[in-house]
Amino acid sequence: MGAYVIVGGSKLSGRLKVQGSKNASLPIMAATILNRSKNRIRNVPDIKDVHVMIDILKVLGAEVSFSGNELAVDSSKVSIWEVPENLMRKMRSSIILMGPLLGRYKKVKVSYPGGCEIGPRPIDLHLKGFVALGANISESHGFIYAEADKLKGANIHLDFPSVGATENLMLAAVLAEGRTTIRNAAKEPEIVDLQNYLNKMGCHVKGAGTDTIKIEGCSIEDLKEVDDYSVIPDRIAAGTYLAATAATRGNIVLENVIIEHIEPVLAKLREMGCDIKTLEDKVQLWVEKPLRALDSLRTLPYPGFPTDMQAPMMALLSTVEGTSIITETVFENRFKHAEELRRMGADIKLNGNTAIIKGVKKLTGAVVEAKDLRAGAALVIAGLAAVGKTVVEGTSFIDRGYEKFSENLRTLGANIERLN
Ligand SMILES: CC(=O)N[C@H]1[C@@H](OP(=O)(O)OP(=O)(O)OC[C@H]2O[C@@H](n3ccc(=O)[nH]c3=O)[C@H](O)[C@@H]2O)O[C@H](CO)[C@@H](O)[C@@H]1O
Ligand SMILES: C=C(OP(=O)(O)O)C(=O)O
Repeated sequence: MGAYVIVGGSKLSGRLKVQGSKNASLPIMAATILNRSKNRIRNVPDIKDVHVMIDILKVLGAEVSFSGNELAVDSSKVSIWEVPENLMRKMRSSIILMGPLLGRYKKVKVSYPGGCEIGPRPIDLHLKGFVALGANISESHGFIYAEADKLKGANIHLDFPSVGATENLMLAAVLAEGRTTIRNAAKEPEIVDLQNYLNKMGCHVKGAGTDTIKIEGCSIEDLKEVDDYSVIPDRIAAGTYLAATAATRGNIVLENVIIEHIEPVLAKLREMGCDIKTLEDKVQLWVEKPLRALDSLRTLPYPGFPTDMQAPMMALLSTVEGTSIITETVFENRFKHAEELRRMGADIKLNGNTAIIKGVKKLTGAVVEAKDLRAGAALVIAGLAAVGKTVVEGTSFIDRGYEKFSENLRTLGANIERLN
């Protein structure tokens, strides 16, 4: 198992170009199955989940090449509608292949997806939506089989604005007969990016970014090659570097950000007393005055505060004098980092979905274990701010979502090495 070894105490400072978005790239990669043609996508992050998705696309029959953040997928020879169990289990996002495979083949077989353990993460909303589109679904021995003579547009009301369910249903409905309306849809920027990609290949999707998405189904023959598309910047990676800079009381300029997408995070950092300047696609954060605790940080679907930034913020708040309160409303079990942060001297009490954090003067280095992707990032942030040496085990989780994490932090002045 790999580990990051960090000697804390250096203030992060400098400029960094933010990677492309993991959560936008993965559904867009799944969408390439639909057009039976070539797709060229830029700004794709070189991270583990993208490589897993490439492996899956290849098994399905696609020709794929990936270099310098540019991905080329030719889906003309895709002929398989079953995703192997070992690949399904490698990440949560593998479930997003159900929609396009069902759309293209009217049948699909998958197993339950794997991924980080941050709660039960059911897929009932995805499956109910497929049933509404006319699919029959059977489950046995951990496998899910869906088939339909044809998919028919439907009115779907999601019980919760699930990101994955919204994307999966968009990906199936674009090849259904007639109009589909998804209400209480997720509004995350990654959904808008998927809509833009689908429309670029000839689909008819509108409304993404609002809670009602309308899709006019079309035939696969109408879909065409996508010769150039650039994925949006990763708002969670951007937020992570901002939180790391605040935790070390440093000064950073991030390039390649969409300010609107990171506003929910910037608002909380401003409330804490961070100095923030934005200009076009750049944001600068620096810390001049002592930071303040947050009396309420509540994770919510977009445009609320993102759950994926909850762990990095907990690490930061552990270094800020006063009492902060975090409420996690999106996932049921996303506080595993709290126990590890406590090993570093953090004062955190958990009560159901609430964490009460009393800032300490200094965190101290320790051997800790990342148990999921953002928990890993949080522990690295804590290590950067701590006195002494921290070893963060479980780099494979961090590799899922952060491109060149330790290299980037070193460029910003951090003392961090990776041991494999
Ligand atoms: C690859 C990707 O984009 N991942 C993101 C996506 O995950 P993901 O798409 O899995 O997250 P969802 O929005 O679906 O999940 C949110 C909540 O809804 C529940 N739920 C979801 C589906 C379902 O059928 N039934 C159900 O009950 C989940 O258990 C969870 O409690 O959105 C999350 C919430 O912003 C982010 O943390 C993840 O980084
Ligand atoms: C939870 C996350 O991702 P996934 O849905 O891919 O597990 C995340 O990016 O923090």
